[in-house]
Amino acid sequence: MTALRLEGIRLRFGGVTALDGLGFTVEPGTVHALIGPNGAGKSSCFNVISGHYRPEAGTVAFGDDDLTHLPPHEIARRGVGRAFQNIALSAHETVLDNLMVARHRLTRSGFVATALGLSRVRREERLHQARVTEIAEFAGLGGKLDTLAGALAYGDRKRVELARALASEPGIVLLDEPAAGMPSHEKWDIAHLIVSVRDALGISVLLVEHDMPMVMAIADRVTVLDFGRRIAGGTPAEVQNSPEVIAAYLGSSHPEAGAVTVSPAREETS
Ligand SMILES: Nc1ncnc2c1ncn2[C@@H]1O[C@H](COP(=O)(O)OP(=O)(O)OP(=O)(O)O)[C@@H](O)[C@H]1O
Repeated sequence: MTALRLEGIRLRFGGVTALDGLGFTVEPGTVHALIGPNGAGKSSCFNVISGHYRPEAGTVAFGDDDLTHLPPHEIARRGVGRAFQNIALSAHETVLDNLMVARHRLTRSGFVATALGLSRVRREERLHQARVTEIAEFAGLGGKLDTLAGALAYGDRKRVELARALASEPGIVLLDEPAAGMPSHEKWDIAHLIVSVRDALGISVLLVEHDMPMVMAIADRVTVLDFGRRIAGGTPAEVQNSPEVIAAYLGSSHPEAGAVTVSPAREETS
């Protein structure tokens, strides 16, 4: 099991400092939420971890691997999966095909062998399909493998996005607002799915989510950002009582402002 560590991350866009000496650790086997008001730097942080943005200072490490200057596909190869907020599936391909593409980093057969249809290639392909089918069932997509991604309801597309991140067998997944736009009952289904990613698959989860009751119910640890800095961190109960956090949210125009001060019952997640 591997920890994800960020230290001293600084990222600027012209005159805007998006991340300002940011550091935190996602302990192995935990659900870790990254929260903060609009513009706090959450997406920028995800983009730095996944290699889409390059910080001007600081380091990102996953276990012994320094990810800081690697391109996105190399970071994915080292076990950091990501599900995007704006679902980026191939609408004209089936769920199975969307998941198989994501599994590509694990396939060993080269292009020529694949084109020749060698039996080893076919055997390998069958093994990958079997595993992808298991992952799809785990994500609640059983029976939908042959459906075109574009024909799925919104909630199922969010599930495919999550399953796609799992298909590359990561050690940690970054989930960017997995419950955004979902009705309440589907939102809690996704919350339970995230908890079982941790418990059944042993994969750590780093989560950006604006839904505070959900965050407070499922997160083991919470890191709070404001103006690109870490202003608090700890258990959900600890951050809810932090004066810095309350001040940051009360000063925010975001609709969740104030929600961080309510105390939803923490679900038993183990
Ligand atoms: N590509 C970019 N170009 C210029 N400025 C950017 C860019 N991306 C982010 N920023 C700025 O960096 C700061 C952090 O933005 P970021 O999107 O990371 O915050 P966030 O916490 O994800 O916000 P939200 O909750 O609204 O998604 C903001 O001031 C934002 O305007």
